[in-house]
Amino acid sequence: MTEPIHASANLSVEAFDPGASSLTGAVDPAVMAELLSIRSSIDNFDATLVYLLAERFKATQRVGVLKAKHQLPAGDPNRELAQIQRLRALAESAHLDPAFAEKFLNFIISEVIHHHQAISESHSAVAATGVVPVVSVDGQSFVAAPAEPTKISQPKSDGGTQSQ
Ligand SMILES: C=C(O[C@@H]1C=C(C(=O)O)C=C[C@H]1O)C(=O)O
Repeated sequence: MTEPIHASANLSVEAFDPGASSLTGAVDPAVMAELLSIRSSIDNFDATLVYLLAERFKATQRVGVLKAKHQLPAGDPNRELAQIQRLRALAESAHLDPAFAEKFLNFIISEVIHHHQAISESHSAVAATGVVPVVSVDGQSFVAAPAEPTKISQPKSDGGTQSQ
């Protein structure tokens, strides 16, 4: 495959077909069986990556709220440089291409900085308009007001409210 595949919709996790392949029928069955066996490990790694990334973004969202509250800049270049140098060294010792590790971290950091800018903008909008936006951290909703982030009630599916 030379071009990335773009899926047009999310399927449920249960609908995932671990045997999906463009090679079906075109490869020796024993080779196919070995391929599928290795792929089942790849699928486990990919699932773990998603969970790890989700946890990382939860942490960086909290940093974003803290920065907005104290009017700190979204990016921190010295921190990023230190992270990249560390990750490159880790990659080297793990026999992973350091250039790839750097590209991957920069990709994530640039997304985080966009999130922080968005949090900061909605935070400033409170001061300008008095309309209080809500930010989501750890799956919980917080009022992004200039004061301490305050947990708020969320509507329950039965129409009532629950305090988080
Ligand atoms: C999360 C932060 O904000 C930004 C994003 C970073 C990251 O994703 O690790 C690191 C530095 C900042 O540019 C932070 O300052 O810690």
